[in-house]
Amino acid sequence: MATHDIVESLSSSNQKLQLKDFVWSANEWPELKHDDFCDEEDIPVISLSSGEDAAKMVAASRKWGFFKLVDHGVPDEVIDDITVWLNRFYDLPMEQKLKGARTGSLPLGYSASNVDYGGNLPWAEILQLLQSPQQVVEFATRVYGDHSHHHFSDAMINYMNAMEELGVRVLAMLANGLGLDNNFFTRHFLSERESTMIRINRYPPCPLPNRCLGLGSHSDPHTLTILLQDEVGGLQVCDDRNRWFGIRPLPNSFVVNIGDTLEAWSNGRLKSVVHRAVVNEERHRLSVAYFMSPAANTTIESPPQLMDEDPNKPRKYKTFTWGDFRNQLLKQRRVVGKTALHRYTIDS
Ligand SMILES: O=C(O)CCC(=O)C(=O)O
Ligand SMILES: [Fe+2]
Repeated sequence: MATHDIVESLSSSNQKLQLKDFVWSANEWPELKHDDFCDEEDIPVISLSSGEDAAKMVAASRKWGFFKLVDHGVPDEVIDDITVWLNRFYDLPMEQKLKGARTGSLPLGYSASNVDYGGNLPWAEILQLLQSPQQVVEFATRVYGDHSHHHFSDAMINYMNAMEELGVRVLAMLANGLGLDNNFFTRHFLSERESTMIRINRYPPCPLPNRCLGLGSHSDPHTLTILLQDEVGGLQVCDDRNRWFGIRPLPNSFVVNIGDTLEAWSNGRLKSVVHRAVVNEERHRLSVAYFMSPAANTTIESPPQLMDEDPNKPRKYKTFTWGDFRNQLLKQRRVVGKTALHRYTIDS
């Protein structure tokens, strides 16, 4: 495939994109392939069933910012259903998917590739929805019509409910492992559930995987991310020596990672770590990221128990509200690497 060829899988009829539009700047080209894994360097696996200690979860979040969660209690059928319906959605003809495209009245929805990005276009189809049953039904009705949207809507709403329950458990364990009350974080979450967002990425097969990226290096600005990924592989994380490593897909697990807001809230005890998604030539890959967020007016300030010893600088971050941070992010078109939280860093 030549670089001026049209990329049909990511083009709508009024916007034809060519392969060259997706070639990234050379400093971003991935050296590791989607299935390059190394068992010496992979993130810890944490089981929820063994009553495994919260301390282990905190240790993983402190060192890696990431862990794999097994024995999580989310029923297989909830995961199977969402996987099937999302893949069927992405398999629809482009014109039908675009019925659910982002618009003024549906600011979240489907997008093939975001041309507003300018260069470094992600090799991905993306669907973003809030944790709002009404918005899910509105989106699905546009795409499937009044009579046929239920399969999609039900699968999505059940999945979001399961993620909320799991996320609350994880946040309670993290609080406990940090020596805080179990509800220190979670008490801010259930009053404004539509603060939380889901983002579904599907990366089509790519003829130039060593020059393109599904998603460039970034940290997640939210509190906690729970990621479901299929068996293909492509998630890579940057370690504390600035080296990339691949996360080997593990059946029946979720990948959990700490977002910027939780890093600030925990005074840097929990780390928000930069990651990216690489693509491959043969297979499409699905990943479903559930980004938990508290009510917009929640004050993000680390508690006295987590202050540092230095009396001149007990806290690493200024106090802010999640709503402020979110507004700042909306103004910024794109976050590259881990830059979003810097605006709140207290200089030494
Ligand atoms: O596709 C992946 O594995 C990563 C997705 C991700 O990092 C995101 O959506 O923020
Ligand atoms: Fe991410």
